[in-house]
Amino acid sequence: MTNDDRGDARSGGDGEHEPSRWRSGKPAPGLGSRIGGLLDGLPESGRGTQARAPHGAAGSANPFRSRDPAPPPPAPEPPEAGEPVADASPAAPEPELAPEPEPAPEPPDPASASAPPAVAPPPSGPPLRPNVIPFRGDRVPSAATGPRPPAAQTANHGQADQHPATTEPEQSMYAHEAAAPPPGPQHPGPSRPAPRPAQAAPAPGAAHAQAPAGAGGRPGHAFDDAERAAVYRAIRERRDVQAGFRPDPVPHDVLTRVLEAAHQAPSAGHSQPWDFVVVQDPVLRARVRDLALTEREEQAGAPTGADGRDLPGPDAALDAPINIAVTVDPTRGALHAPGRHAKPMSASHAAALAVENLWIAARAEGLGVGWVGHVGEPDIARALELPSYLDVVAYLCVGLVEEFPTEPEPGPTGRGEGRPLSWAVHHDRYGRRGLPGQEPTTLLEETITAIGALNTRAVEEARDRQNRMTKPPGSLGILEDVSAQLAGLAGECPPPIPAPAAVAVFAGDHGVHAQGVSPWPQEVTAQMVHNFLEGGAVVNAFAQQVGAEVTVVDVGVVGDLPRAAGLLSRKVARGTADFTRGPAMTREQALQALEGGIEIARDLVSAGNRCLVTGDMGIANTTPAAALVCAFTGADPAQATGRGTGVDDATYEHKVDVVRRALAANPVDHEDPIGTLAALGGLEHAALTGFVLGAAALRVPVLLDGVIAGSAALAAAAISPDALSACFAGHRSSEPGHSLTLEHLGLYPLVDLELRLGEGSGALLALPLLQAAARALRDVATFDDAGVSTAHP
Ligand SMILES: Cc1cc2ncn([C@H]3O[C@H](COP(=O)(O)O)[C@@H](O)[C@H]3O)c2cc1C
Ligand SMILES: O=C(O)c1cccnc1
Repeated sequence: MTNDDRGDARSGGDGEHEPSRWRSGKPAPGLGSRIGGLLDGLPESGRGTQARAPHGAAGSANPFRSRDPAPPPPAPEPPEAGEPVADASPAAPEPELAPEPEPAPEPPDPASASAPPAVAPPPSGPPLRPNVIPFRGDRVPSAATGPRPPAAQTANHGQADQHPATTEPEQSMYAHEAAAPPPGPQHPGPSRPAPRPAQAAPAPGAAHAQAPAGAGGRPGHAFDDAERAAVYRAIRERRDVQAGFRPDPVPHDVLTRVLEAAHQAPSAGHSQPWDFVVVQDPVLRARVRDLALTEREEQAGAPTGADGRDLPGPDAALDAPINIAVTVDPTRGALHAPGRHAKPMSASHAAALAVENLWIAARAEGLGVGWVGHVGEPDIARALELPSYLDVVAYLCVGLVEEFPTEPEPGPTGRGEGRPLSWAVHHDRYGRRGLPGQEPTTLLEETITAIGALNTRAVEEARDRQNRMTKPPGSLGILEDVSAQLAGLAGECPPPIPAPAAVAVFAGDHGVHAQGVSPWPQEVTAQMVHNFLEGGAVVNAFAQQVGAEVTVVDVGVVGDLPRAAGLLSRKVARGTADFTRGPAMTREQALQALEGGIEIARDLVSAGNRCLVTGDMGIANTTPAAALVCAFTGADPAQATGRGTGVDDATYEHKVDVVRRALAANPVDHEDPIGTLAALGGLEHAALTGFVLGAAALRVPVLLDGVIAGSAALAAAAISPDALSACFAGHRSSEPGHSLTLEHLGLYPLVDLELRLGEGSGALLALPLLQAAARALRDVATFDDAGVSTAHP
C-alpha cells in the first residue's frame, strides 16, 4: 500500500467523477413506485436511511469513507438513539425472541438435577410473540376471532391468561364464545372416537383429555392456563442434549410413558409405521459411537471448510444409559392407506413426528434426548442388524442429565440463534412475510427498512478507547477506522470479533458472453462450480487458510448442476439475456435474485456466522460489472472497463464498445437502481446486492471482494445508502472499474496485491485484518490498566 494510494482513498471520493445522482440520498429511486409502495406508510424512523443524509463527500453519514483530517459531521443516530437496530439483528432479540418475563415459581422438577426456569404465561403486551394461540381448538377463525392488530391481540392474551374468568367479553379472545357457543359438539361426539385408554402408564393429566369441554373454567376445547403453559414449556425447552448424561437407569414407567407419547403420533391411515428399538447393550452402542467418530474425522477434511470439531461429541451413545432407534417400515399399513402411493415419504414423516412426541414427552419427564444426526441411517441399521425392510429415521441417546442447555441447540458454527418466526411465516403467497396480524412485507422491503446508520456512541467509544490503548494514537492507521466502524455497526464497543466467517460464491452466466467479451467458454462457470465443491479452487484454499466456510449459490448458471453439499440452488434463470440488445434481466428476475441474496445472508448469519464474504463466478461477468460501474458512478466505459480474465488489446477495445452499446441500449434511469441492476447487471451481481443489503440489515460486516462485488455494492448503496455501514473493501482489484467504485463509495481497500480473480479471493485475504482490528480494540490494554506512561504533552 503506497502513500499515494492512501491519498487517493482519503480524498473520499468525488475526484473527477461527477457526483452521482445515486448519492443524492433521496428515497431509493423507483422502489416505492415500482415494487409496490416500498416506503409507503412507514414511520420516519422505520425508513432506514432513505430520509437521511447520504454518504460521501456531500455529507457522509459514515466517518470512515474519508480520511480527511477535518472531522465529518456526526452521523445521525439510528431510530433508538445510541442503540443498535435491535430488531434487525438475530443477535438482538426479535419480537418473538424478547426476553422472557420473570418465570413464575413452580415446584422443582424431581427428575431434573437443575430445575430449568418455569414457563411464563404469555406476555400481556406487544410485541406479538409466537407460541400464542390466537384461535383455539380446530375451528377456523371467524370474523370475530380473526387476526387483530398486534397490540389488541396481545393485550387480550395477557388478560385472558391472567384473569380468564373476569375478562371483559369484548377484550377476551374468548369473547365470541361467551356470546355464542361455537358450533359443533362440545364433547367428543359419537363421530369422534374417544381417546384410547392408555395401554400402560397413563401420562399425567391424561384424564383431562377426556374431560368435558369447559374443564378448567374455560368454554370450548382449550386447556386451562397451567396446562397450556406446560405444553408450550415442554416444546420450548426441548433440547438436543449431547453431553452430561447421568448413568442412572431410566425408570420403566417413565420410559413407557415417553414411548407411549411417541406411539400416539399421527400417521397416514393410522399405519403407525414406526418401531422403537431400545438399545442398552454396550456393544451395540459402541458400534454407533464408532460410526460417529469416523464421521467426525471425515468431516474434518471437508473441502467446503466444515469442521468435524463442530459435530456433537460422539460419546453420547455410550454415556446415555439408553439409546432408541426410531425405525420406519414404509410398507406397513393398508395397501391403499391414504397418501401411501402419492406421498411415499409419508411413513418417514410420521416416524419423525413420533420422534418429536418422544422428545417433548422426555423433556417433560426430565429426560435428555440427543439425536445422533450426522451418522448415515443405513450404517446405523447395519450396526443394529435390523431387518432389511426397516429404515432408521432417528437414533436418540436418552437419559437423565446434569442439566438442560438454556439455549436451543447451536447451529453448525456453534453460534446460531436460529431464524425468528417472522422470517418463516408467509401470507397467501410465499414471500409475503409477517406475523399474524401484521401487514405482510417483502423480504426486500423488510431488509431496507431495517438498515440503519452506524451507532455514533459506539464509534465515539471506540475512538476514545483507541486513544487510551497502549500504543501511540493513530498508530494502527486504517485498522483504527475499521475497528471503529465495526463498533458502530455492532452498536457496542468493543465489537464482537467478526468470526466465524462464511464466503458465498454466487454463480451465474451472461448472455453478453455471445459478444466475445471473454476468452473463456461459458461452460467454465459450471465447471468451476464443480471445482469449488471439490475444494480445488483458489477460494477454497484461501478460505481454508483463514478459517472461512464456502457456500456456492447457483443463481443463474446455464447448465444443470447436481445436488451437492455446499451448493445451494437458487437458479432464477439459465443466464441473462445479451444486454446489448435490451435488458439483461426482467425486473422480476432481478428482484428474485436480490431476495435470494438477502436470504443467503440471513441463513448464514442465523447459522452463527458473524462475517459475510462476497464471492462470484461467472464467465464474462466483468462486462456487466463495468456497465454497472458506469451507470452508478457516471464513468465512461473506457475508464471502467478492464481486461477481466486477460483479454488481448483487440478484444479489450471490443469489450469497451460492448459496454458502450449496452448503456445505449438500456438508458439509465437514475430514479431506479433496481431497474438499472436488472438492465445492466448479472444474476450474481443482483444476488450480491441482496447479500450486501441483507448483511447491513443484520448489522453484520460484509467483506467485499473485487469489481463484481464492488458493482453490487454500488447498487446496494443506491438502494439504501446506509448499507455501506456494513461494507469493508477486502482489496483493490486490478480492474480499473474497481478503483472507481472504491473511490465513489469512499471505501478503503485492506489489501492491494494486484489480484484480478474474483471468487472471493481478495476479500478472504483481508479477513484476518478485519478480525485483528476488532481484537485489538477488545484485547489491548489501556495506559491506565497497564500502568504505562503516556507521552509528554
Ligand atoms: C478458470 C477461471 C476461474 C475463475 N475464477 C474466477 N474467475 C473470474 O473470471 C471471470 C470474469 O472474467 P471475464 O469477464 O474476463 O470472463 C469470472 O468468472 C470471475 O469470477 C475465473 C475465471 C476463470 C477462467
Ligand atoms: O475483480 C474481480 O472481481 C475480477 C477481476 C477479474 C476477473 N474476475 C473478477
